[in-house]
Amino acid sequence: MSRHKTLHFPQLFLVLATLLFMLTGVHAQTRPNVMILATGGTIAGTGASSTTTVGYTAATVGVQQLIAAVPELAKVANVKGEQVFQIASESMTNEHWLTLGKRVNTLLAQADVDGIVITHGTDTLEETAYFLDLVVKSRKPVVLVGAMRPSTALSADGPLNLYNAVLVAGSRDAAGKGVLVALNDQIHTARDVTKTNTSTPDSFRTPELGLVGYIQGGKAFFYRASTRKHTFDTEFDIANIAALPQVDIVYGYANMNTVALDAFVAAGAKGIIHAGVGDGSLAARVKPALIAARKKGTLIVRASRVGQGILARNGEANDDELDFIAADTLNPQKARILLMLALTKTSNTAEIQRMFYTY
Ligand SMILES: NC(=O)C[C@H](N)C(=O)O
Repeated sequence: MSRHKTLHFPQLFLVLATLLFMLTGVHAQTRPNVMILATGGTIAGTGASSTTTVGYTAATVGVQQLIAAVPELAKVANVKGEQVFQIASESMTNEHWLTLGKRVNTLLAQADVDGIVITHGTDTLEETAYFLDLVVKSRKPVVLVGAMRPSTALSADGPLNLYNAVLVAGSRDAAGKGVLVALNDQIHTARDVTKTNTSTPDSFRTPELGLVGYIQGGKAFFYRASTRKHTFDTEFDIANIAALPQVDIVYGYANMNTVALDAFVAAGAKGIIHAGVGDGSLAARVKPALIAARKKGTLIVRASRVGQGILARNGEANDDELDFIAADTLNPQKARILLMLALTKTSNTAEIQRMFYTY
């Protein structure tokens, strides 16, 4: 009788099955648990043909289909999908933001969630990202991702963007860096990224201050981090907020008048962002209307339509005397978000100016 006891099939099967379970089980435990929250956008869009890259329909593909289109996701993370909304992001509202922000905080408080990816339209992606940067109460990675081409297009950018976003959300190096935006193999901060092109895949840039990292070869590489407060460090809390204060933006241009400004104030805007020309300059015929609005209790933030550089307090206007707030380097659409959240805590201009120098 051979000294080696031969294994009969049932025992052999049991040994192999146990080994397989151990390998996949252990491996699954080492893979991060990443939630994918889908909101719509072009990443979920479909076009009439493979060459349709404009004039397609956004927000038609569901989250499970987005995940199924990238089977490689299963190799880098344990992903689960949740369809929070299904909209083109030009239709994003404050109510959507509050729902999304509360859902993100609930999920991140769970021990079995290591990071979150949010698929989103690119039109307002930078705004949702910054809103979350100010209200998420966690160090865990939150990564927003979109696409400039619909899922049906030749060289659709969505699938690889989604794969990369999940890599970043599952990366320990991404923790504590605030809400991030990952498209086109690049990683940007929510505070400083902006959409710079109407249609090309390299649309998301961080002018002057620069991106914070890359995704290459299935790994996230970071080179810098924001110096401003965010997420775990935020003083803003939306847990018990049902609605955000109304803040509107007036756009500066040659021959500007006060029709829009007056209408916003009459409609009860609690704050106005003046997206001025240059360094936030105030046209002679608009300045009195801004002063009058301030006297009625509307907060006024001087921002710039230029998109880069510091908007200096007491530069093109005497903010101390006018009791206005300077937007620092925030673009008008992000200044609006910070002012809305600031108004949930205070209407004191000095306090709000501190917030603009903090976040
Ligand atoms: N590329 C895109 O996602 C554009 C689309 N209009 C959106 O923002 O939903």
